[in-house]
Amino acid sequence: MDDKDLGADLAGVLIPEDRLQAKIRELAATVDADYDGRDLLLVGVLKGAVMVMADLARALHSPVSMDWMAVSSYGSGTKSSGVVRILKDLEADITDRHVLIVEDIIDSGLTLSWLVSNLQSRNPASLEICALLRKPEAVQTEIDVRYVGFDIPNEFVVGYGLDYDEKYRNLPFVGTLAPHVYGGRA
Ligand SMILES: O=P(O)(O)OC[C@H]1O[C@H](OP(=O)(O)OP(=O)(O)O)[C@H](O)[C@@H]1O
Ligand code: HPA
Ligand SMILES: [Mg+2]
Repeated sequence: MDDKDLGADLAGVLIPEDRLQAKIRELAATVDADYDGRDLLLVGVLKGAVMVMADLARALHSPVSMDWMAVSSYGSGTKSSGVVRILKDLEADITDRHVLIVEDIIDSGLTLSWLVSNLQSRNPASLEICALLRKPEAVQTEIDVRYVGFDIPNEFVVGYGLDYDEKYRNLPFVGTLAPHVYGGRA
């Protein structure tokens, strides 16, 4: 995306690519140390987590398995509908497995709190969360998150997997969206 497009749609760059990548290497080192060679299943939450999942998995030194779930609560807007739908379920049976959910963002927390209770009911050996971004001012529900990349302000962000109306996911950095793009209804 060139500077002209950037200027049109984004209010600014919140987290540049080099800081994202450095944080992911840091998170991977902690995950490696914590699991210490134990068999680990990474569960990526589509679609937002594709970038963090791909980069985190490659930064890990331990061998891991990867599976995906697709859930959606935002549709095309900037507010959670609060209703989480499974669009695609896991292929793996997670009974007795060590599971690490990999998410791009905790905003209201509604998606993850639903997902945790859903996956917990399948009796994994352990269940933890790694979220690249978290908005402390927006979180509506207490969630025990083991690995967090960045706490960010309560603004709608895009890039590095995060979309607005399915766009901007391919930006290599995290930026804030200019209000004119979504009509200022954040
Ligand atoms: O904490 P919350 O308020 O629940 O918001 C976080 C969730 O919302 C986004 O997903 P979305 O439903 O937009 O699907 P997507 O990943 O396909 O964009 C994001 O990727 C998280 O999964
Ligand atoms: O700030 C956000 N940006 C994009 N998608 C999201 N889903 C929850 N919060 C956000
Ligand atoms: Mg989305």
